[in-house]
Amino acid sequence: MGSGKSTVGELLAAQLGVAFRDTDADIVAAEGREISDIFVEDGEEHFRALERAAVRTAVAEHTGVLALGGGAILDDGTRELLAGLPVAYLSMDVEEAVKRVGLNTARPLLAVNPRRQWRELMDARRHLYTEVARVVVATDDRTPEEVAQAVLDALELKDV
Ligand SMILES: Nc1ncnc2c1ncn2[C@@H]1O[C@H](COP(=O)(O)OP(=O)(O)OP(=O)(O)O)[C@@H](O)[C@H]1O
Ligand SMILES: O=C(O)C1=C[C@@H](O)[C@@H](O)[C@H](O)C1
Ligand SMILES: [Mg+2]
Repeated sequence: MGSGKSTVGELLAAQLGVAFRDTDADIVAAEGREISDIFVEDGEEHFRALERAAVRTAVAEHTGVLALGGGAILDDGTRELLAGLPVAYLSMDVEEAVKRVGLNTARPLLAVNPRRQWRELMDARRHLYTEVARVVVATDDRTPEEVAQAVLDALELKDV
């Protein structure tokens, strides 16, 4: 969460000359409200159902770079859908996470005690990220441009 999927995904798409799409943005557009409002008003389970559907639609329709929400991989069907696709997992350590998103209340799962919440989320998720990823790219101490280049290199796509 906050590792740079949206930021780096957009750069990658521009560098590759393909379209960029982000399932969080798709959900916000379709619902006409922010993700934090969906969590507060309807709960996480409802958000996950919207997310599952948004990922399915995007994977079926979209041919460029796709950024997923940080928790999308919690769904078994989504992980199956991603199997065989060139998925990059953008990793970072906890201090970097707190620097980037710790004080940002737009991420409802980190709203209270972000350092502990982030550690707990990652303990539950890390194995799922590595299971679906073709490459793991560390983002600590790298600019978004450097991360985008590292993803291109790791996936053996064309140079920037
Ligand atoms: N390599 C980087 N170095 C420093 N800051 C970064 C880097 N990548 C992204 N950021 C910043 O960190 C924040 C989170 O980035 P971004 O929204 O792209 O993450 P995300 O992985 O899409 O998050 P989410 O899981 O919530 O969708 C933004 O403020 C962004 O500008
Ligand atoms: O990691 C998560 O569970 C989330 C990450 C964001 O991308 C959003 O999808 C939402 O805030 C939940
Ligand atoms: Mg994002």
